[in-house]
Order: sequence, then C-alpha cells, then structure tokens
Amino acid sequence: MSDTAPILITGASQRLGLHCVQRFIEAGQPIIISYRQERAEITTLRELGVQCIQADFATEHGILNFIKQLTNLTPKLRAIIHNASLWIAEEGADTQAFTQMLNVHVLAPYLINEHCAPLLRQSPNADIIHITDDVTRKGSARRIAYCASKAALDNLTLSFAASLAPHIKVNSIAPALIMLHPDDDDEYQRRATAKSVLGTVPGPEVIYQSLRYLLDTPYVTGTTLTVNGGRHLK
Ligand SMILES: NC(=O)C1=CN([C@@H]2O[C@H](COP(=O)(O)OP(=O)(O)OC[C@H]3O[C@@H](n4cnc5c(N)ncnc54)[C@H](OP(=O)(O)O)[C@@H]3O)[C@@H](O)[C@H]2O)C=CC1
Ligand SMILES: Nc1nc2c(c(=O)[nH]1)N=C([C@H](O)[C@@H](O)CO)CN2
Repeated sequence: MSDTAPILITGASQRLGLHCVQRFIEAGQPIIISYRQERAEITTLRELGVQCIQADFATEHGILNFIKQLTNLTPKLRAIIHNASLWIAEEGADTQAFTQMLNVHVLAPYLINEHCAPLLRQSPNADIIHITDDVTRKGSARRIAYCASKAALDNLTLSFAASLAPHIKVNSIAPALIMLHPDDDDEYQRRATAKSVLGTVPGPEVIYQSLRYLLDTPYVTGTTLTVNGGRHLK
C-alpha cells in the first residue's frame, strides 16, 4: 500500500474528471473520488484501486455525509480537486436550479475545504484546486445561475489561499470548451470553436496538464489558470 497521501477528485466518474483519474493512476498516485450516479466506470475504477464515495452535493446534508465518509476513509490528503459540477441552463427564475448549483459549486467546496484542511496538513505538499469556468469573465445570458456560482467558487480561491497559506496552496483552473457532448451537432461545434483564437476542442488532457503544473510548482497560490484557447482575445 502506497504511503503517498491520496488525491480527492470530486465528480470524477466521467469526462474530464475520469480522464484525470486515469492519468493519476498511470502515475501511481492514490485516488479517492466522489460520484453521484452509479456507472460501469465506478466498478472499473474500484478494480484499479480507486476509493469511490457516492455523494450528492445538492444539499448540505449530502455534503456533510460525504465529509464524514471521507474523514473515516483517510487520515491525510495530498490534494483536493473540486471538479463536480451541475451545468443547468435555467428557463427564467429557477430557485431550485440556483440553489443546487450554489451547493455543488460553492457550499461543497467551502465545507470540504474547511473540514478537510487538517487532512491536507498531514501531507508535506498540499493543494486545493477549484475547477471554475472561463465564462465567469463575462457572464452568461443562458446560464445566469451556473455562471454566478462558478464566479463565487473562483472567489473562494482568493480567500482560502490567504487563509490556508503557507502550508496549503489554493488555485483555480478556468476552462472553456474542453470536451463536447455526444449530442452537440456540427453547427454547435463550429460556433463554439470559433469563439477562441486557437479554434480547437482540446480534450481533457489539457486539464490534467494544468493540474500537474499547479500540483508541482511550489510558488503559485491564489491564482486562476485560464485554459480557454484565447477566447478572451476575440
Ligand atoms: N467540459 C467542458 O468543456 C468544460 C468543463 N468545465 C468544468 O470542468 C469540470 C469538469 O467538466 P465535465 O467533466 O464536463 O463535467 P460533468 O458535467 O461531467 O460533471 C462532472 C460530474 O459532476 C457530478 N455532479 C453533478 N451534480 C452533482 C451533485 N449534485 N453532487 C455531486 N456530484 C455531482 C456528475 O456526477 P454524475 O454524472 O454521477 O451525476 C458528473 O459526473 C466541471 O466543473 C465543469 O464545470 C468548465 C468549462 C468547460
Ligand atoms: N458541469 C459542466 N460544466 C460545463 C460543461 C459540462 O459539460 N459540464 N461544459 C461546458 C461547455 O464546454 C462550454 O464551456 C461551451 O459549450 C461549460 N461547463
């Protein structure tokens, strides 16, 4: 059994999170994940030695229940990567959608960081990484609540970086259009890729590369690493 402290990645049973888990496993890094819905990938990850905790962060009870399971599972953590996310385009005023995304994107990282900082302090190097969204730069007419909650998550980075220094570094990664969805048609892909000067859909490896950079560099905290193909230049 490795004596390396595990990395926690939330919401890592598919897409970007799952790719990063697979790359960390290749590197011999112990991993704990949270997942919401049962999937075949969970069985595969468990067979690979990943510790998987079922959790729904839409409520405070669900978040605190996850924290209880996590702190019973491990006495230390190398890093916490807040990747779990709910991407809702609400139709008009939608308090339920707003509250759920605020809980997933803000309350869960806030409570997990506060309760689990002592586990990070057991590791010689310790990081918290919030996965936000480049869209917070200018807002989103179609996803007002999603964007506001991601902006709040980005702000947590500044506060926790100041609060947890010098032992724990805290940073954000702000992606834009990393992976498409199976139901995204050619016209959507054309319009979406045209929004950046690099004009590509890079795939999840760029997020793993960004995580590696923030984990490996000793002198970066309280910052946001933008991974957006140069969208801000258009
Ligand atoms: N994909 C992209 O191009 C971009 C992604 N991002 C951000 O990067 C991160 C990863 O993106 P992506 O992989 O596409 O994300 P997903 O949409 O695949 O969401 C990641 C996971 O979050 C989990 N999740 C959703 N709601 C809850 C909840 N209530 N409680 C606990 N977990 C929940 C889901 O679990 P389950 O499937 O089990 O329900 C899902 O597997 C996200 O934070 C996203 O906002 C930002 C910009 C671009
Ligand atoms: N939780 C999620 N957040 C986001 C997703 C996603 O699939 N799940 N996708 C995006 C898009 O890539 C957007 O950036 C461009 O269409 C943003 N956030």
